[in-house]
Amino acid sequence: APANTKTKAKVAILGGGVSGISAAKNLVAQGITDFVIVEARDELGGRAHDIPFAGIRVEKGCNWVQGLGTNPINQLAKKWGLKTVTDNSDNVEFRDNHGLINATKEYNEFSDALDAINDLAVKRQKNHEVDISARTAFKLVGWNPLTSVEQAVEYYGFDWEFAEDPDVTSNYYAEVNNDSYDGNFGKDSDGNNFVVDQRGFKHIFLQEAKQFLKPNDPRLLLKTTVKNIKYSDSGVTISTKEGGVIEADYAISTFSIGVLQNDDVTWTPELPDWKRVGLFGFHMATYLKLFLAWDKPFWDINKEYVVYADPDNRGYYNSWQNLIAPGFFPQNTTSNVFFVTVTQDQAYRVEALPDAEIKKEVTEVLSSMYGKKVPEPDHMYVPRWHSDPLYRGTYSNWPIGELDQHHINMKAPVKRVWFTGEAMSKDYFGFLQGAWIDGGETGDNVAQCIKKSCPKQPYYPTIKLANEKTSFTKRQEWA
Ligand SMILES: Cc1cc2nc3c(=O)[nH]c(=O)nc-3n(C[C@H](O)[C@H](O)[C@H](O)COP(=O)(O)OP(=O)(O)OC[C@H]3O[C@@H](n4cnc5c(N)ncnc54)[C@H](O)[C@@H]3O)c2cc1C
Repeated sequence: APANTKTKAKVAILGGGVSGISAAKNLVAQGITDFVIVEARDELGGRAHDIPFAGIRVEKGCNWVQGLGTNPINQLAKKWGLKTVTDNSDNVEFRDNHGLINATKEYNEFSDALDAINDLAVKRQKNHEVDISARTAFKLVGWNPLTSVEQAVEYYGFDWEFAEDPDVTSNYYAEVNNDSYDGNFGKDSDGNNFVVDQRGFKHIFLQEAKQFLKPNDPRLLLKTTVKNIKYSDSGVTISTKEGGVIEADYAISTFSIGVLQNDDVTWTPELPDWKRVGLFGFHMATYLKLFLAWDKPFWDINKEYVVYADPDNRGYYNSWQNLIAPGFFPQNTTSNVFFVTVTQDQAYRVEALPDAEIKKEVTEVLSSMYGKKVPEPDHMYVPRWHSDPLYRGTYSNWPIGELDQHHINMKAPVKRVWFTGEAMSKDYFGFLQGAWIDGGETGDNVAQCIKKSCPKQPYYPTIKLANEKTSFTKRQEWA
């Protein structure tokens, strides 16, 4: 809403990412066309966001279609002819601070351990046992990484996917998440396709939006930042940073849980505690792709991945990706992209550094990895998702300690406000399909609210200890 204007709609969709587009699509399919999409940025797509870098367009956000077969993202990619490459994470070499190393033994041991903890999760779930951390599970199956090479291999196989370490990650839900893309999407669904389309990953979502939004559609409110959401049993009033007001019968929040965990958007009244406990307990992880490019490659251009084992610091500039590997981008058209991903604490640390310092660090690391003087990168781009008030991280990870009931509460509607977004999907949190499927279902539910009555959604006002006999002893005070 432009400054000082008042907009009215039946439904206000808050956020124009993948889940917001999907919610709108389903509202329209149900005959509800009186909606607005409220988006702070100047374009749709949210975390599907490509940027110009070193002469090509690279994906600052999501990059893989993860899970093929009937995965709706795979279906959309096919429908709109999205250009992808099947990557191979086994096409990898390992290096430490002296050069190339052989880590085949560690790599195979870790792969077996990962399979074993997934089997363990299934077995424990069948037996109704409580959740444990992925770290506890790894130790149970005999994987206990002590050397820097074992730690580097684990980081590449675990943290590089979940964006957090096994110590904080739930064993059950790491397994659900793992299985959700090779289990639920039918025949030949196993696999990941890396998007290299120069129209950007977001192209497929923008094409979908174009089917129901006209050019300059007044229902699309870009550059409009939600500041406060006032809600009751009869409606929702949204105030924006630009000074506008939107009045709606229902609102659908698609904000990331990173946003919901902070005060970038405020609620009147405050969201109830049962809801906030669920939200605050979940994790918004950070997966920082540090984009780097050189005019001339110094690395093996036939290897897709390089893993670095730092002698002292687990995860330090660990997972490298070569974008001029055969089938990806052509070599030396303008510049050659070889970039590194860091997560969690490493990501927060890098994000907080000035660019010049990051450049110095990566040049030093590469020089030790390759045992020769590597020049400074000719181009560098540092995405700062963790400190961005529109995201506060990259995608969610299910931590140890969050129960099913917490997650149900996190997603449950509060009066006239419904909640969707990647994190709200129990099966596909973290992935685009989570955002797309959950957004669509939320659109359907809100359409029912308008047409008939709202479908009942469960929530747990209090979540009790599993063992009711457990009691706390008040801590002894000492004089
Ligand atoms: C670096 C990175 C790598 C990823 N890799 C993959 C991958 O390879 N494969 C995969 O499947 N998934 C991946 N993901 C996850 C995937 O991108 C997300 O699951 C999905 O895009 C989330 O969509 P969403 O609609 O739930 O949230 P969002 O895209 O966050 O949509 C919410 C929207 O709300 C807007 N907004 C926020 N605050 C306000 C406000 N106050 N006022 C108005 N608007 C606001 C935001 O700008 C945003 O557009 C990755 C994500 C990132 C960031």
